[in-house]
Amino acid sequence: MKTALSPRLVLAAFVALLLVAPLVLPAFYITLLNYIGLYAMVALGLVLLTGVGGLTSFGQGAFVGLGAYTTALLTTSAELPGWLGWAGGSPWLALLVGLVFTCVVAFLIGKLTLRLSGHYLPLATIAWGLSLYFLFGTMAFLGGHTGLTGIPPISVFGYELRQGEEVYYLIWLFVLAGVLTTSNLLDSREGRAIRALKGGMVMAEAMGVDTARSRMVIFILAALLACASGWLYAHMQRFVNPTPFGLHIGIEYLFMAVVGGAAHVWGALVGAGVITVLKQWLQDLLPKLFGTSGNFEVIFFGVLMVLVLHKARGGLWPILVSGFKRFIPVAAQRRTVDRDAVALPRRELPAAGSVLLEAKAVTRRFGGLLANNNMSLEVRAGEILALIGPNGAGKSTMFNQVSGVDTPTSGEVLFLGESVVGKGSRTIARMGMSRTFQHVRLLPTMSVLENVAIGAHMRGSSGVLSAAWRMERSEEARLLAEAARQIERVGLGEHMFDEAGSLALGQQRILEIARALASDPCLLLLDEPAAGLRYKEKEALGDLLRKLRAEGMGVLLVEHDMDFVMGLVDRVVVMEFGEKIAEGLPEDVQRDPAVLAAYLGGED
Ligand SMILES: Nc1ncnc2c1ncn2[C@@H]1O[C@H](COP(=O)(O)OP(=O)(O)OP(=O)(O)O)[C@@H](O)[C@H]1O
Repeated sequence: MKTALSPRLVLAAFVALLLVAPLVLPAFYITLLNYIGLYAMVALGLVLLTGVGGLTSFGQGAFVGLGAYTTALLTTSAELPGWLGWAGGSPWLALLVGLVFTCVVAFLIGKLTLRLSGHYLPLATIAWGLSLYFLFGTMAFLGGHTGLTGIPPISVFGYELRQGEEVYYLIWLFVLAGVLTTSNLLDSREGRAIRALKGGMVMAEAMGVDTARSRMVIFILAALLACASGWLYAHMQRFVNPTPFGLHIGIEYLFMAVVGGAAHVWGALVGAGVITVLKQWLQDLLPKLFGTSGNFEVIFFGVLMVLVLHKARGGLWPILVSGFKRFIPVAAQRRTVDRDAVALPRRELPAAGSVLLEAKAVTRRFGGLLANNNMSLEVRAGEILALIGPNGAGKSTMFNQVSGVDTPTSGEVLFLGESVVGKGSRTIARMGMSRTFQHVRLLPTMSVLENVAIGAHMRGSSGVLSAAWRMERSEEARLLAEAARQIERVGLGEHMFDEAGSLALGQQRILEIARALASDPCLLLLDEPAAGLRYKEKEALGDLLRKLRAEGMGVLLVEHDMDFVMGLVDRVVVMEFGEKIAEGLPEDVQRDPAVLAAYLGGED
């Protein structure tokens, strides 16, 4: 049997290859590798922004330009304004200024554009990408279209990096640092929030994630990676002009990320490598083939892009990995849960019997349709209340009104005595209300453990930098231990490390309950939790809810399975055509003529 290599060993071998490359390769290839490294940094930002976060940007070239022009100006200008004088002449200080400046510009552009959705956001990135590009070319102090020359080389401990093979090491140090910090970030509390942006925004907000902040974080990080690439580029070339920072290169960066594998950090390197080498090769070959000069490679890239989108949407990285593993087995990187991690602090539950949730005369109109009409209900601590009714009665709408996903047309919703109308699901979640969804909302390619850990998001506080530099490991261990505890509590322990999308639908619903519990709520809203469960699973779910009730939690349940409801809950509210038609103990409600009429179309 072949023994599997550890991923660390594979990484070490790659780093070793990078180290010896300048010693054995001719200068031409080193220059090529330098460009690959510079492009890979920008593509890495796009992996984070587009591949993981789902925000498409065509404008990254402009951020590369910001980094390049800032350092060019600061290191060549003889007359800097007094307040900037300290940064003059030193590439390293210029990098610092460039990063801060890029951060500010990205923040302002992000504030203006990141709220846009669908195709409006990519259009906006084209708009600001073009604006910055034309600014570089028209500002006299930036040298217009001729640009700035005489940029000094970077010095490291007094040694000037003048040759390609000298700056090579610095470029690849930056690339590896970028890959490492991005991988660290994605494997953290902040990273889970970022990975939820693509397709899981409503769920993430309901779990207390500030999705607008996460969008801003990846936008700024992608801009900073581009800025660092621009800084290195300027000092490698020793001159800058606007040409390499235009929209066409912005599109090329996106090509690199997509071709390499936009959802994988290493895909950025593969994409940058493949596109750069192909471009070089085609620029030599195609004019000879066609007998005339021209940018024929652009047509080739267009075709390549269409092929990738059709045949390998995940890009080349996953294909390379599976091909590599066929010849050289690599051990899977398995997560472990630290059972000894200190338990997270728990919320003190309100006294049993005290009112948790109070909806008063809630009305919700959709145009002419009254989905909820004058609905009132109350849920107390240590009680399970079922909200039932035929299809289309308005139960889910009511659920959305009390959980902040939607705002009532009129009426009042009080949670723990405080009005929550218009507060938004994130704020309400932080107050102690957690929910599951009628149509399961989870992140199918993430593990069960990571999905449930999103529920615990608001119980942690570590930020982006501590995640990128692995300084939040003790908090992360506590969050994962809490997630693992909840997974075992709901009976999904054996699936802890499986992909959430591989679970049966019933198990996915149970996963949602574990995720809601991980937020340590005092009120749990469950939308059809028993749908798709087998008999034994329903029994286990019933036992779990009874246990939660005994602990003092309040539960509001929307459910169609009457056997499940009637044997479990304390009280029932029945809806029909948006209105409450009955309320009371399960045994009384079952005999209510109005309820029988609603369900059976009339009494026998
Ligand atoms: N966003 C919306 N826009 C317009 N109409 C809506 C919207 N949401 C719900 N409705 C309508 O409101 C009514 C109540 O829908 P709701 O989903 O709340 O019922 P329900 O009791 O949860 O049904 P089910 O048991 O089938 O899930 C339906 O007629 C539905 O079509």
